[in-house]
This record gives sequence, structure tokens and C-alpha cells, in this order.
Amino acid sequence: MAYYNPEPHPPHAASTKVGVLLANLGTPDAPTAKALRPYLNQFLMDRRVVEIPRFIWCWILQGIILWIRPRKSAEKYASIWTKNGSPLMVYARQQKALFETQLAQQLTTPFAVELGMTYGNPSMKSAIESLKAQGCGRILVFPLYPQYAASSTAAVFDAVWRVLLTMRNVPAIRTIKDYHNHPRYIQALASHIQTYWQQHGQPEKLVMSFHGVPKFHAQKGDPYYEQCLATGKLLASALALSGDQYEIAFQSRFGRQEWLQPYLANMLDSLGKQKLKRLDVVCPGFSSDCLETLEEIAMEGKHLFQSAGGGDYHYIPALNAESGWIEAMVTIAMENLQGWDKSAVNQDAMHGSA
Ligand SMILES: C=CC1=C(C)c2cc3[nH]c(cc4nc(cc5[nH]c(cc1n2)c(C)c5CCC(=O)O)C(CCC(=O)O)=C4C)c(C)c3C=C
Ligand SMILES: [Fe+2]
Ligand SMILES: [Fe+2]
Repeated sequence: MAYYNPEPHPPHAASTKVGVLLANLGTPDAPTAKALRPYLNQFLMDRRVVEIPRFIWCWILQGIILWIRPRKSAEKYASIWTKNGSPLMVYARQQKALFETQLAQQLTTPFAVELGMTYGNPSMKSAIESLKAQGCGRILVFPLYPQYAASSTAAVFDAVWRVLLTMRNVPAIRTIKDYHNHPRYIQALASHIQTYWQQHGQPEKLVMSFHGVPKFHAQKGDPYYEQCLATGKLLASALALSGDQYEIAFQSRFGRQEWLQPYLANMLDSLGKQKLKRLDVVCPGFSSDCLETLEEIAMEGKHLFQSAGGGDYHYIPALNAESGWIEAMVTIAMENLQGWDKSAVNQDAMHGSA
């Protein structure tokens, strides 16, 4: 019985060509219930995302959630869908193209870049197989999540390992765990926000909203909460904001468990009731705009704040394809490619082979 997929025989010479796998969550192929069902099924069946014992969770997911949520989520996706597809995918493609061009200016060894999604397409399998087919014997896995969370970053790593489990000739792998406090990331965020304020004026308060996770994840050792707070503080100091000029909140709660607090929805309601004249919200943990920023923050959030009595509300877009962010991505990649940034010729020469 063949447990492992066939490999070229004789094997290629050990290749020092580097593959960079830009990894993100993934998004449905279309804003329809039909496309949402398999996407949500794959996403919500991941133990990293939902830790409820499988025999209970399968019943809830297959028997209730997947009958209701795909239609509701499809309506939300339809409200943000672009003519080129889901925003997350549109920005992921732009990031990849710009990153590839700029990496070429710094990395002298041959390399290839692919996009791989934890859920949906392009799958991690297609990305890794493509890198291998292009001759990459070394792969740097670069999750586009600045803050490490088991439910996002570790889920990327799991998806990568699941593909490697089927391979006989496994490439060398490096992973980037987090960069929540990386000076170039913080600088990219700060100058992006400053530019926004130069064009649109400054708010009374800035809310930094991060995707939530269940509170017990943090209690059991997930460093995500601390990393979000660290990003928030560094960003506030880069923007020279005093303690009363900004707040940190957590969004996108799912299910009935307690999630990280304060909840963004409650905060927007109470800031609206305080009759704030202008509130801006930014989502530093999202490297690109997506359903959770464009629908939940820009649309729903605005409604919550203003219906509670708040004034102007601005959602500051994610870093997306901003040049400062692409430069930060290249810096982070280069730092993690140290020792791999030597050409195949040099390596072979070092080892005395032709
Ligand atoms: C069920 C629990 C969820 C956890 C835990 C979770 C963690 C988590 N998610 C992101 C980033 C994104 N999530 C997105 C969508 C999304 N998230 C959940 C649930 C959990 N996420 C669901 C069910 C969905 C799908 C949409 C819906 O039906 O509500 C997205 C947007 C994807 C898109 O297509 O635009 C992102 C990005 C992080 C970073 C994270 C842990 C820190
Ligand atoms: Fe999520
Ligand atoms: Fe959401």
C-alpha cells in the first residue's frame, strides 16, 4: 500500500532554491451558500479553531450550524465581494506579486513564492506541490498573522504538516511564528494611520480591534492576548497617543463561550452613548481587508456606534498592498532566510561537489 505520493526518481539533486509560502486563512470561492458550506465545514472542523469534543461538535456543526450559517454568511460576503473576487484573495494576490518583486531585489539565491490558504483555495497542498515542482528544497512558511494564535498560526503549520505527511522527499521547512512587535510592522501601521489622518482629519479616539479567540485559549497558554496588547501599546507609542486617546478591543465572537474582552460591540455601544464626535477603528492584526473588517467593522460597527448616539465613524483600511507593509514583509522574510540566502553554486562548492 502506498502511503506516500511518488517522487521523481532518481531524486533531484538537493536543491537550495528557496520557496516562500505566504499563508493566510482562506476565503470561500463565491459569496453563495453553496460555496460557504464546504469552506465553513473545513474551517470549523479544525480542532485548532473549535476544541469541543468531536462527537458533540460534529452533531452541532453538521446538524445545525451548516444548515443556517452558510446562507447568512453568504449574504455578508455578497456585500463586500468585488469584481475580482473576495477582498482577502484580491489583496493576497497583490501582496504576493509585490513581495515577489521586492524580494528579488534583496535575495540573490533562486526563489519562488506561492500563496497557500489554511482553508479553501489555493490550498496548502497546491502551494507546497507547486514550490516543490519549481525545485524548492527549502520552504519558509510565512503566515500573514502578525500575532501568534493557535487558532490561526498553528492552524497554518498543521495544514503544512498534513501535506508533508504524504511526501517521501520532505523539503526543509522554516516557520515564522509571529512579528507582533517587529519595528517594521509597527512602523508600517503607524505611517499608514498617520497618512490616513493627514487626509481625513484625526478622531477623538482610536480603537484597535483584534480578532477574538475563546478566553480559555489564553488561560491555557496561547500568547495571542499578550501579543495583541503589545502591538497595541507599541502602535500607540509610535503614534504618540496618550492612554485616553486609544482603546484595544476584540471582535468576531463566535458561539456562546466567553471570548477575549473587551468585546468591540460593547465598546462601540458605550462610546456611542458617550456621544463621541469622531471615532476611528483600525484592525492591526489583519494584514488584509476581509469579511471581518469590511463587513463587521466598517459596516456593522458603524451602525452600532451611530445608533447608540455616536458621531462620525471611520474604518481605517488594513495594510493590504501598502508599500511600507510589503517592505516590512521582505525584511521579516530576509531575517528568517538567514543561512538560506546562499546560492546553490556556493553551497555545492563548499561541499566539494561539481
Ligand atoms: C469559530 C471560532 C473562530 C476562531 C477561534 C477564529 C480565530 C481567528 N480568525 C482569524 C481571522 C479570520 N477569520 C475570518 C472569518 C471567520 N472566522 C470564524 C471563526 C473563528 N475565527 C468564522 C466562522 C469565519 C467565517 C465567516 C463567518 O461565517 O463569520 C476571516 C475572514 C475570511 C474572509 O473570507 O474574509 C479572517 C481573516 C484570526 C486571525 C483568528 C485568531 C486569532
Ligand atoms: Fe476568524
Ligand atoms: Fe465575523
